[in-house]
Amino acid sequence: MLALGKLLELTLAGREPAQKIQLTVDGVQMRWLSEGALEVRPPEAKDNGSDLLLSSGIHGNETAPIELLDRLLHGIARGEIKPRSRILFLFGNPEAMRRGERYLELDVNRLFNGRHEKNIGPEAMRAAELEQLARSFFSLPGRSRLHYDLHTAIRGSKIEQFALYPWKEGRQHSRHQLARLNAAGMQAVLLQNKTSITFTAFTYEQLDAEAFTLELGKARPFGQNQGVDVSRLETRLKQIIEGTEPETDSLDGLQLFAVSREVIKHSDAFLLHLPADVENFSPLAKGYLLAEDVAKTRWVIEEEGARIIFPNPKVKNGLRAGILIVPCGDGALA
Ligand SMILES: O=C(O)CCC(=O)N[C@@H](CCC(=O)O)C(=O)O
Ligand SMILES: [Zn+2]
Repeated sequence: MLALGKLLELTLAGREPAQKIQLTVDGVQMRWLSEGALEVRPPEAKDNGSDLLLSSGIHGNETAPIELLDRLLHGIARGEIKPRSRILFLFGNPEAMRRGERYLELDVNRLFNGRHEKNIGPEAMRAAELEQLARSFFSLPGRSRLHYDLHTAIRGSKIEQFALYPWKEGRQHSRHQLARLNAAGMQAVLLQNKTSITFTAFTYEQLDAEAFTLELGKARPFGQNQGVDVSRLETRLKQIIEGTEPETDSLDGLQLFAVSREVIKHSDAFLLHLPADVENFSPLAKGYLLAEDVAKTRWVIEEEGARIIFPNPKVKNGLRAGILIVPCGDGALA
C-alpha cells in the first residue's frame, strides 16, 4: 500500500511523510496537505465533478468514524476503491486522538464560524486551519459539494444512527440528501433552525456545501468498535466515491425532528435533572423540570413529544448542554 494511505498511522505518530504526493496504480493522486489532512484526486478523465469532504476525529475519542475513514483510505491507496470524486480526508483534532480524549482545552466543534478568532491555543488554531483546508478544497467552481463530519456520541441512544442538518437563512433542506442518508443507514435527521458554530455549520453556511454531522453510535477506544455497525454508511460512501451510487428518493422509515430549544449552560450553578446514563432521544413529559441555572432560570418542558439529545451538564459555561427536539414533517424540504 502507498505510504500516504497510512494517514492515520502518520497522524497518531505525529509524523510528516517524506513524500507528500503519491500516485496509485490507476493514476489517483494522494496529496498530504498538513497533519491529518489528505486530498485524493481521480485522474482527470475519470473525475465526475463531485467534491466530498470526509472528516472525523474532531473529537479525539470518537474512534469508530476514524477507523472507517482509515479503511476507505487504505482501499484507495491499494487501488481497491477507484475514486471518481475529489476527496478531502480530515482528522480533526490529532492531539486529542493521540490522547484518546474528546478535546484538550477547547471543543474544536464549537470553534467554527468565527469562534476560533475569539479564542487562543492549539484547538483554536486547528479550527482555523480546518476552515482554511475546507475553504480551499471547496473553491473549485461548478462542482457538487458534500461534507460528512463523522462522530460517535458520549451516551447510548434510542435511535442509534442519526444526522444533524445545519441551517442557513433562505436555504431549504434537501429531500434528495435526506434520501441519501436514509439509504446510508441513518434512522433520523435533526433539522436545525438557526446558525451554529460546528464544522458542518461552517461548510454549509459559508462554503455552500451540503453538510451533515453523522452520529454513528457510542464512543469507544480504538479497536473496540465491534458494536458500532457502519456497514451501510461505508457501502454508500464507497458508492459516492466511485460514482456508482444507486438513485433513491425514499424517506421511508426516516424520522425527522426539529430543534425546539437549545439548553444553554450559563453558570456553574447549572443543574440538569436527568440520570447520568440517560439515552439520547429519551422522551420528556410536559411539565418536567429539566434544568435549573443561576438567577432562578428554569427549563420546564412545554413541548408535546419532546425528546432530549446530547445532554451534558459538564460543558463550559455559555455552551449547549442539551438539545430539546420535537418530531416534524417533511413539508419544508426542497
Ligand atoms: O454525545 C454528545 O453529547 C456529543 C456527540 C457529538 O460530538 N455531537 C456533535 C454534534 C454536532 C452538531 O451539532 O452538528 C457535537 O456535539 O459536536
Ligand atoms: Zn463528536
